[in-house]
Amino acid sequence: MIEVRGLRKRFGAVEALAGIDLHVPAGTLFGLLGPDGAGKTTTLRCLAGVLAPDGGQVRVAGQDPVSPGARRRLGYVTQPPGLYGDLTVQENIVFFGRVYGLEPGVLRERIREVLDFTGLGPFAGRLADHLSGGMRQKLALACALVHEPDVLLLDEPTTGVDPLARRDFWTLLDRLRARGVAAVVSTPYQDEARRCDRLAFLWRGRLLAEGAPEEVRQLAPPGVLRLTGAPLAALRQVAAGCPSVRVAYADARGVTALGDDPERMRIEIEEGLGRAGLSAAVAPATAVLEDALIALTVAGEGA
Ligand SMILES: Nc1ncnc2c1ncn2[C@@H]1O[C@H](COP(=O)(O)OP(=O)(O)OP(=O)(O)O)[C@@H](O)[C@H]1O
Repeated sequence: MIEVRGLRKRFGAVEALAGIDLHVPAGTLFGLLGPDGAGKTTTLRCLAGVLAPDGGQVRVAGQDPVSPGARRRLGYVTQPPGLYGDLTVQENIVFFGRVYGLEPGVLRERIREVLDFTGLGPFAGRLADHLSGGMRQKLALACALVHEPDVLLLDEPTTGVDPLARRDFWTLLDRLRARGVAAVVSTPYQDEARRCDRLAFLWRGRLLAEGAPEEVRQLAPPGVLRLTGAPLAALRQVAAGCPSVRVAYADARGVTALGDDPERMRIEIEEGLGRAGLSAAVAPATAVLEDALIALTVAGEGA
């Protein structure tokens, strides 16, 4: 459904995309990951045909994304979502339906269907500005689905949405996948990344990894140690200063140290903690997706 070869885009001195290849078959949830400025939005804009690439080839359903044929098959949820706050839920959907030139009878049927699908039926008369964050995102999805696209592009569709509403939203994406829709979705959330069939990890406009979530997770280095104790900043500093540690980062799990030789890492970290007068439990851990992404970023920086 989506084929991208050697996609390049430059903004002045910034190389936003430095030659990206993507392949997204029908019925696939494809996750775009990467830190701020990695090139996720630029990729989605090129796929949507709203931004002209400087080089490479993009095909959506076999066509150039700017062609009318491709546009009819594409739905795009932008970030922030392009909704009219002073129009009701239903009026927003009607607006998008008319943009796509749906006949009144078809539009009526489609409105009923997308309201049903997203569960927004009871809120059809509510102003978009008066919706919760999760409901606004569902409305953005409803608007993007009104013309029954088989390719869906979503730019961080659940950012700032509470965890329950995020789960709800992803249930809708699962149902679209089951109907054969190809969806490319950028997300900052690891739990959402794990729900995708395939992932691409972008960093400074380059594709550092691509594969099923489990394949990407396995790109983590063999040494993964988690330190639990306090204060986290001091523990991280000790771990990061050890020669065998490639990178150390702190999050809700504590401090994670990544490297190639877990035994050497453990010895060096425990010695470092002793010298600093700190105490922490240092235990080997199973890598999570984030460990792989952080190790890839550090390797990218050194490249
Ligand atoms: N219209 C523009 N003009 C100039 N620079 C741009 C423009 N759009 C994007 N960039 C730059 O291109 C790079 C990639 O930006 P992009 O928005 O695609 O990243 P992103 O991964 O979506 O990050 P974020 O999550 O912060 O939106 C960044 O360095 C950004 O500053």
